[in-house]
Formats: sequence, structure tokens, C-alpha cells
Amino acid sequence: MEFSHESVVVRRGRRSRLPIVVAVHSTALGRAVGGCRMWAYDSWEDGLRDALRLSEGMTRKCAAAGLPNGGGKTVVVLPAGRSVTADERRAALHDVGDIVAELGGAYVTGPDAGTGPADMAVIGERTENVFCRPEAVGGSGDPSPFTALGVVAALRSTCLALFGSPALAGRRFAVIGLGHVGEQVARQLAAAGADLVLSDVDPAKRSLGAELGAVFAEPDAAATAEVDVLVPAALGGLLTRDLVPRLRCGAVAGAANNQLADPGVAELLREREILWAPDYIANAGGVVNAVSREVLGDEPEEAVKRIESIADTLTGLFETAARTKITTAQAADDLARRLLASPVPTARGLA
Ligand SMILES: NC(=O)c1ccc[n+]([C@@H]2O[C@H](COP(=O)([O-])OP(=O)(O)OC[C@H]3O[C@@H](n4cnc5c(N)ncnc54)[C@H](O)[C@@H]3O)[C@@H](O)[C@H]2O)c1
Repeated sequence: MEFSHESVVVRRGRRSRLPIVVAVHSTALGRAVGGCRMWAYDSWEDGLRDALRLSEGMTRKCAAAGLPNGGGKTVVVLPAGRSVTADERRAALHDVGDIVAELGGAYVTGPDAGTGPADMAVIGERTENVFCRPEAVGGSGDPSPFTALGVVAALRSTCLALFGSPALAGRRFAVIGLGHVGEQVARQLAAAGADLVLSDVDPAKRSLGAELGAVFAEPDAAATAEVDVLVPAALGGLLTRDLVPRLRCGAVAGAANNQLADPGVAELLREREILWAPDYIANAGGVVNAVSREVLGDEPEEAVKRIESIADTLTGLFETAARTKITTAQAADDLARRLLASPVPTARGLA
């Protein structure tokens, strides 16, 4: 594997004794941004691999979203099969804060799987280079509602490409995963008059289905339901070579990261004429909001406008992919590469 990262710190936390990886993939467009994942892995090497892959993905995501930032990621490798105590967790967050501080502003961390705004406040006790602290302490708070807003913008753009109109009313969507993002997406779709199939492995989420008048289905049944758009909002890897031939949707667009089980799945979707909204384009709303509010100093309405422009970016990608007979995944990667090759640094975006 080619080493394309600018710097990678792998360290056993001084306080927590847990393996911590802070990977800075690129600062070509400006300071690297990317969340802090606290997750159980079988080994620290698995955590390292994840940090390398995710930080590279953040570079593409920021570039394609038009942000003056590069990509980074932190992974705190939790011990498999044992939960950590509150003290261990706090110690690990302080360890992360110290490493981020040592990078001198080249990288700004934020929430990711296993962490939230309250954890960012703890990291903030060691470094200023942290996004999404609670609003009460001056941060932009939970990014999930903004990710959901961006996903709904992506769904409008997807409907425009499928039906010639961005209207959501009367369209049928299957949302898989009703967590922080998926629940908000489902609520916004229901409010817009869409028809919903909802799914989650957590049976407690059935009540959301009842509240929104939706059909609740098991994940596999929801994934293969006859709908206009399938909306993955759980874990990655949903779109496998086994699932794609069984899909009965016109398009797939959602929040989940790394939806393609392998890159070749993008071509299978294209062959079946199922339109795929590249995940890192559709789910950029959270990072766009954080950078917009906390780096660029935008007012909330400006941040929302930036998030909603995800729809225009996607529309452009759908058109490019159709015109040049490439996958939408390729079109998105080409866009990110182009923007990375011609950085237009702004004073506010640079380290
Ligand atoms: N939160 C954000 O701002 C954000 C930003 C970008 C990308 N994402 C991505 O969006 C996805 C959802 O994020 P989230 O913050 O809502 O996570 P979350 O943990 O709050 O919710 C995930 C939900 O999916 C359910 N789930 C897990 N496995 C499932 C399965 N196999 N089938 C059906 N349901 C399943 C869980 O029970 C949970 O309700 C993740 O892939 C995440 O990486 C989130």
C-alpha cells in the first residue's frame, strides 16, 4: 500500500495506556479535519488501518464539499470485549488532546463513532483544535442534524435525477438505521409527505415507525423493498455483490460511510441503472456545518446554504457520470482530485 499521508502519530496514551492513532492525510487545501473514533478493534493495527483509510476519505470529502480543509482522523483503540471506565475514557480524551495540540493546528478533531460533543469539551481541556463542542461552551454542537439536512438535500437531487422533480411528496424511501442521522432523515421525509419503509436492528426503533405511519421491516427486507430510493444510514458495507442484484430501488443515497462493500460494486450499480449518490458527498453536511460555523465564522443561515449546496454538487456528478459513461463514484473521485490538484488557499483555511 502506498503511503500517502503527511503524518501519522501512533502512541500508547500516557494516561490511558490505550493505543491512539492520529492520522493527517493532507493539508494541501488547509488544516486537516476529521473526527475522533473510539471503537473496539481486534488489534491496534486494525485501528491504524481504519485511521489511514478514514483520514484519506476525509481529504476527498472536504475537497468535494468545497471546504478549505484537508483530511485527518483519530482512532482510540478500545479493548475488545471490555467496556472502559469513565476515568479511562477521560484519560484517553486528554491523551488525544495532547497529540492534537502537538500537531500545532495542522489537524482539528471532532466527534465520530463512539464520541460526541461532550467528549469534545474534554479534548478541549487540552487543545483549542477541536470542533463540535457543546453550544453552551462555544462549539457548533452535534453535527448529526446537519448531516441529516445534507442527506435530505441529496435525496431531493436524487429525485430530480430520477423523476425530473426534486419533490419528496409521494416518493417511497427505505431508511435503514434510525440513529442520530437516520431518525432525523426519516422525520424530514415524513414531514415532506414521503412514503416510508423504516428499519433498524434495535427493536426499540419500531415506535418511530408507528409514529411516522411507516412500514417497519427487517434490514434485509428493507434493503430489497420496492422503493424509489434506498437510504443507508447504519453501518458501512451495505452494498455488496450479493445485495445489488436483489435491489428493487431506482437509487441509493444516504448517510452511511463506505456503503460500497468493494469499489467494483459501483460498476454493478451502474450496470443495473441504479443511481448511487457517493456517500462522502451525501453525508458531508455535518463537517460542512462545523467548518462553516467554527472556521469560516458563518452565520447559521450561511452554513445551511452551504449544506444545501450538496444537492447541486450531486446533480453535477450525476450529469457528468451519465454524459461520460462512468460511475458516480468515479465522477466524485475525479472532482475531489481536480480540486486537490488546484488548491485555492484562503487565509482562514490555512494552518
Ligand atoms: N452522525 C453524523 O453526523 C455522521 C456524519 C457522516 C457520516 N455518518 C455515518 O452515518 C451512519 C449513521 O450515523 P449515526 O451517527 O446516525 O449513527 P448511530 O450509531 O447514531 O445510528 C446507527 C443506527 O443504525 C442501527 N444499525 C446498526 N447496524 C444495523 C444494521 N445492520 N441494520 C439496521 N440498522 C442497524 C443502530 O441500531 C443505530 O440505531 C454511520 O455510517 C456514520 O458513519 C454520520
